[in-house]
Amino acid sequence: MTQKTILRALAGERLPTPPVWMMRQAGRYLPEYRATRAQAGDFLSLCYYPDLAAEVTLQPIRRYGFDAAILFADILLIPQALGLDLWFVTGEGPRLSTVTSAAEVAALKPVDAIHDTLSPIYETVRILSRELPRETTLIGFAGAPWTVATYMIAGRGTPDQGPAHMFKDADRASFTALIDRVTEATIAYLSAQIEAGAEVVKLFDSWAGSLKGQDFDDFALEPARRIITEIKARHPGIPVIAFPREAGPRYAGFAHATGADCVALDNSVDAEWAAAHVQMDGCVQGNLDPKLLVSGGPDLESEVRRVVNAFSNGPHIFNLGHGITPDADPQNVSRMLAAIRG
Ligand SMILES: Cc1c2[nH]c(c1CCC(=O)O)Cc1[nH]c(c(CCC(=O)O)c1C)Cc1[nH]c(c(CCC(=O)O)c1C)Cc1[nH]c(c(C)c1CCC(=O)O)C2
Repeated sequence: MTQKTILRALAGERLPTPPVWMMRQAGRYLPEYRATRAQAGDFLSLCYYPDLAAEVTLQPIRRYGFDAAILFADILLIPQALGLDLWFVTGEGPRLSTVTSAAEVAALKPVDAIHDTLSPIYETVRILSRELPRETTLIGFAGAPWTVATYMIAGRGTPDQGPAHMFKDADRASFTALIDRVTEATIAYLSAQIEAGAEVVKLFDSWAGSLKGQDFDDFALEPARRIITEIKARHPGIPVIAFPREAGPRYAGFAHATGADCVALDNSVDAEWAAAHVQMDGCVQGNLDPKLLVSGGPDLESEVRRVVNAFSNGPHIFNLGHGITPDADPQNVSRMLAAIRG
């Protein structure tokens, strides 16, 4: 039986104190992250220099002793590995060359070619599996196909994923071919992370909430089910966390339908509701509002306690409902941990 707390929670064990990590725990709110990022020059170079990517992954572990480390990389490396141009505009976010037709989907690189671009990421995983403390679990990740496709189609982040919905509605067959290609690439990418030493993998479907009805089934649920089924066939025993952000009522049944070991909850979901309707299928992760790490104060402690209490009858990994923001106060993270761990 493993001793790592994250793996115990993912196996369905209820722990007296929930294990904890944070989305974007390696990030701009930490001065040591900003220093290493400056050394790398830019964000993408940081992702592709294994020594520096491993260093920023380790920084929040050293500072706070989180129970899990998440590989430092980005969900948009897959589109780049499939042949798109990718760059980040400071203060604005990602930009990509686009895919908006059947011909452009067909012109993407074959799945086997992704490792040419992504091999430095696997090296980061290998370094981390050597250097992390024994008790810390290493989480690998990828974007879910729908979320990744929204960036590939629009060439950037969009408030309502409009361009992706337009492509889907105009040419469902070509859109499905794009989802299939990203699904296959994601299986290959996550498998390689696991072979390099990732102990858990997480699928980020940040824009799942904009899929409704049959579209949610076809493009959020089904790709996740395919990826999880294949990962579990190739790597028995590796747990998977799914994050269908803003899925609302569709969080209920998501783990059961996809085979995920854990569902990560955003902070629009009421913890008491999720304890009754999602946690019955297994471990849940979440769901403190990241804004509380900016504002701090008594509300931070009372909300931490509310989340811990709401999920205290079943397996739970404490986390935020979304990533910690650059304006968060690092001391508030210590206060959050004190409130969880007592
Ligand atoms: C949608 C998405 C992306 N990337 C990711 C998602 C899904 C989760 C989510 O909903 O946030 C996932 C991601 N991005 C990053 C990680 C590393 C691991 C961790 O959580 O610590 C992870 C798991 C690093 C990053 N990815 C990015 C940063 C900030 C880059 C910087 O240092 O300037 C980090 C630490 C950049 C990024 N990457 C992306 C955007 C839209 C941006 C720009 C917005 C922003 O700046 O926050 C795409």
